[in-house]
Amino acid sequence: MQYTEITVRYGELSTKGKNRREFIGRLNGNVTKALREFPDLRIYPKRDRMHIALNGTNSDQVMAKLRQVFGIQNFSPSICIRKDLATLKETAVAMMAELAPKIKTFKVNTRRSDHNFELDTNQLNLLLGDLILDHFPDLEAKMKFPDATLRVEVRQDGIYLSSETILGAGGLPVGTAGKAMLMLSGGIDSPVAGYLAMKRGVEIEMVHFFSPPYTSERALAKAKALTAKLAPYVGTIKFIEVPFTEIQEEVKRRVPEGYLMTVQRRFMLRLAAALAEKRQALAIFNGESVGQVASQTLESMVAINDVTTLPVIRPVATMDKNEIIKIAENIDTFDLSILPFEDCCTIFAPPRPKTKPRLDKARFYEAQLDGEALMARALAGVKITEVHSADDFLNTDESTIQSVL
Ligand SMILES: Nc1ncnc2c1ncn2[C@@H]1O[C@H](COP(=O)(O)OP(=O)(O)OP(=O)(O)O)[C@@H](O)[C@H]1O
Repeated sequence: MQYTEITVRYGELSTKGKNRREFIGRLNGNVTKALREFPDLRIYPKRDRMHIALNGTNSDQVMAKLRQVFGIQNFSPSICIRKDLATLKETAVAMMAELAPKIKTFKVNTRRSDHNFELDTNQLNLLLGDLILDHFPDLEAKMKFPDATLRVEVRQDGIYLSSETILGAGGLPVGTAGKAMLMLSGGIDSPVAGYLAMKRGVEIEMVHFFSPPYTSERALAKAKALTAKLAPYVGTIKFIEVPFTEIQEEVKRRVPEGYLMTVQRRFMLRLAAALAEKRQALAIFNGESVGQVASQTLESMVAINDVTTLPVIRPVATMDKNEIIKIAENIDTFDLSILPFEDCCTIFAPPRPKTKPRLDKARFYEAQLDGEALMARALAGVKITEVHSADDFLNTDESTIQSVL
């Protein structure tokens, strides 16, 4: 079917009262960015919907991109026709012909903003319902929970017909909840945390710590590739790489083994907080899950969280690993996350980290280091790049992934 328009219905934002206008404006911007490769589209919000006039663009390609935009509850590809009964009947039958083999029950749902049209909504529902039953005698009309609904909208500029309602990504438009830093490792959990942050409308910038020569360029590329996987939800994401070698070496040299990890993590969080302040971000997100590993006990969180007053949000804190993996698979980050490239934390991980570190001890050991100077040098070495969804950092075709697994 050659569709002419996609009608987009908003998600939660419809209920947000006075923020509505800002939300709709932001969603409009995000949809425009997500669809920027299709120059012929015309995107315009009108009342409680957004309309995307296709002007000949392939609807399947547009819908595949649209599925990833947060703030959309659902959308329907539709056809706009002249306001003429014969054309209406012909199009309704053609649309149902595509659906009929897949369904048993249907209903017709008409809305009318042009009140001068020759038939009202009831008359149109009856006319089209009877017509469909005549053409497809195996179908049955059903008002509650039909398999399919033929939606007909009589507007001023034409009649719009649609028969499919496709679920959107839900959530809130990215950017409406402000900006935050996401601490992105190369693992499974932090990309999932980033996805969940964006789903709640938070714009994220990635902060990644790397430690050459202990970690390779490939480990860095993997973190960037993970960022590229999340970019379609927003267009582009800033990737901030922070050199961490000197801090890790210094910590290893001066801090007792049991506290190596706690003190390293304190530096990471402090650096993320410094970057947040510099870049006007309001919070830090990470991929910690309560009790998953030694650094993620509540005691550990107390000893690490101490370095900042910014909110540290842990979207996967209460999830089981299997639940996190399920999301990672859905957002297609899992295969990348399990590539066995070394991470700066694993290399400097002590064999027996304290699972219940004490805050006073962590502070004491850390005070043995010249933290300010170490932080300043790490921040001076920061490099920021803009990552797009099409960027390929690892040459990640299936065969490459398979060959390193
Ligand atoms: N090299 C790094 N750069 C940035 N953030 C990091 C780095 N290493 C760890 N983190 C942050 O600390 C969190 C906990 O890391 P840790 O290695 O303990 O756990 P993990 O369960 O392996 O998490 P992940 O699967 O996200 O790597 C990560 O989710 C991430 O937010």
